[in-house]
Amino acid sequence: MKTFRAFLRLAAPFWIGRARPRPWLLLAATVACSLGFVRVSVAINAWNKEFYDALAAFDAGAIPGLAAAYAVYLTLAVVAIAAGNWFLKRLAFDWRDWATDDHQRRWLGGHAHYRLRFGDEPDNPDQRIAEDIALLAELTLELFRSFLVNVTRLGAFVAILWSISGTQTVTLAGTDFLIDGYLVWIAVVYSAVSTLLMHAVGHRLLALKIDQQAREADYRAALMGVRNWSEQIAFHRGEAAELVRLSCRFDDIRRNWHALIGREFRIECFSAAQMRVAWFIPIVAILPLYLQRTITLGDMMQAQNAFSSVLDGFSWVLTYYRRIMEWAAVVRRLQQLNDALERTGLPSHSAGHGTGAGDGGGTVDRPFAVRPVLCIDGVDIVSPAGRPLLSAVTARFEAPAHVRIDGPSGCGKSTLLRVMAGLHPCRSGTLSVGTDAMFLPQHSYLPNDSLRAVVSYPSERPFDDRAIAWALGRVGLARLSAELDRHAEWSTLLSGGERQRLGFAQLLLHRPGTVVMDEATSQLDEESSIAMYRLIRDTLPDSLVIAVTHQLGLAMLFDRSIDLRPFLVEACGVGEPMPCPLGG
Ligand SMILES: Nc1ncnc2c1ncn2[C@@H]1O[C@H](COP(=O)(O)OP(=O)(O)OP(=O)(O)O)[C@@H](O)[C@H]1O
Repeated sequence: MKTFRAFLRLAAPFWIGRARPRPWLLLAATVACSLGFVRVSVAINAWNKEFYDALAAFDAGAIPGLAAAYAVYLTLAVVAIAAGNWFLKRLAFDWRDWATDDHQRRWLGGHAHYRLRFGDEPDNPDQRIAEDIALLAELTLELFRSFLVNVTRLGAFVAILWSISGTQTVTLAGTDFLIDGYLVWIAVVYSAVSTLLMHAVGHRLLALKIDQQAREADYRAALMGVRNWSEQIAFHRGEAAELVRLSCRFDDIRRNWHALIGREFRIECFSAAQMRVAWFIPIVAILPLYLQRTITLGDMMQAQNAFSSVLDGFSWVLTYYRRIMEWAAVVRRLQQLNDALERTGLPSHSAGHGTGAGDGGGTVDRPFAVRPVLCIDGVDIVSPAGRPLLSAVTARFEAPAHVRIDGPSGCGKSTLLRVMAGLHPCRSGTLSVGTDAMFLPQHSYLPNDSLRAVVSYPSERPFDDRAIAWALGRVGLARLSAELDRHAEWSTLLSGGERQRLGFAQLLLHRPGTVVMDEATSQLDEESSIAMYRLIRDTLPDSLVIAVTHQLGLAMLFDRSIDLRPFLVEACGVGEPMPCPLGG
């Protein structure tokens, strides 16, 4: 029930939250094909009786007509199945398309992708978005269609089976009972018992399926980690350690997989036996009537066919048990992601926060209505783990100014910048920073894209080629101007210093009123670092530049500074000397 409620919450926005009728039309077409298929099945069932009666009566003249009728039914069945599948696939993709877009937006909006990392993040959100959404759409529609077909066939064939069964006398403890439609009752009892037994055998499958998906995703993430950090691993000769880590992850997969196939083995044994028994039951049950010549051979074959359909209807849960478990696992995983996304609200300091960064709405090239200002008023800052770092930080700077944030290592300088960016909440106080503030981290992010898009990042539209060439020239990367069309993994092709220069080229193009830099020149030599800061001073003379830097040679480039030492909650930096437990 909990899973079903979670499913309704996931599905409702697609099905009822939109005005477009297309999903409903596709669903109607799918339903029409399914019902058409059931109608053809009923006709084939009646055809069965005629065919076997004709065989029993050696009526050769009836065979050509029956063969022609069968060919028509066959054609109709094929059309109903193929068209139904086509509509179903279109609908499943429409659903996936919409839900992927919705999840992408919510995952990227308000920096949720970043904040989730510090909360109770559900594992591997990427896998949930890339795979679970597709599975949700496909499995739901597949289960819906099979349920519809089975229930409709059940309705159609119960009547046939009931009429063939007639009224039979059963003697129990010396008393005669008249039972109507006894074959139907056999089907009901058999499928109810089978379903209960199946649930007893397979109910642990759900948890194992959820675990399996998580373990697989963890392993993939570990492989990706090796790929992303391959150079560092190679420098450290860390391959052996990586092998241990990967093997550990794979051990998790192996352990869960053993438990999973053990459970599936039991389910398969049970369902294979159940299917074989189900084939015999109608024959055994109806044979006495045939031997008494109460019914014809055609009736018997029709009854067997109808019994299978009725049994399928009653045993829908049983037949689709594994698929239902898979579906439930997918619903739970997506619901966990959605709950986590809902929990990530905007930071509590938003009262005075004006970056618009919380919802990714910071825009560029916007003229200023007012002069850029950084205003920090009584702000308390805690680490992502919740440890108090700085208390009652207060400062105010107005453009044009170059401000250096100073303080010992680990005191919370980068965390303060994260608060400015709206990535991290502060406990109390207010903080406001210019509406178009642009942040330059120590490790520039260079997406795998054309160089034009990389230099223009985070703008969605690339800048003019001439402007890009000018910016690249100013930061000492003129040689790259000829490669603007090239798509490459720029983060591995460029040196650390070149990546930082590219960050400065982005600044020159976007011309923000407020620039916030965190060790943005740490990988450049001092001369180049000074040149980069001077470049910003010359090209953005009216901007407010706030920077964290450990490079002492740059201190003279700043006209203001904020020292965080007076705001420290506890001492940090280099610790007291202690005897080394390893000796020496
Ligand atoms: N993701 C995290 N989870 C838990 N604690 C964190 C996380 N990131 C940083 N911290 C802790 O928060 C404190 C402040 O970190 P921060 O990066 O702001 O320091 P910093 O002053 O910029 O340091 P440095 O000058 O060495 O770069 C540190 O003690 C750090 O260990």
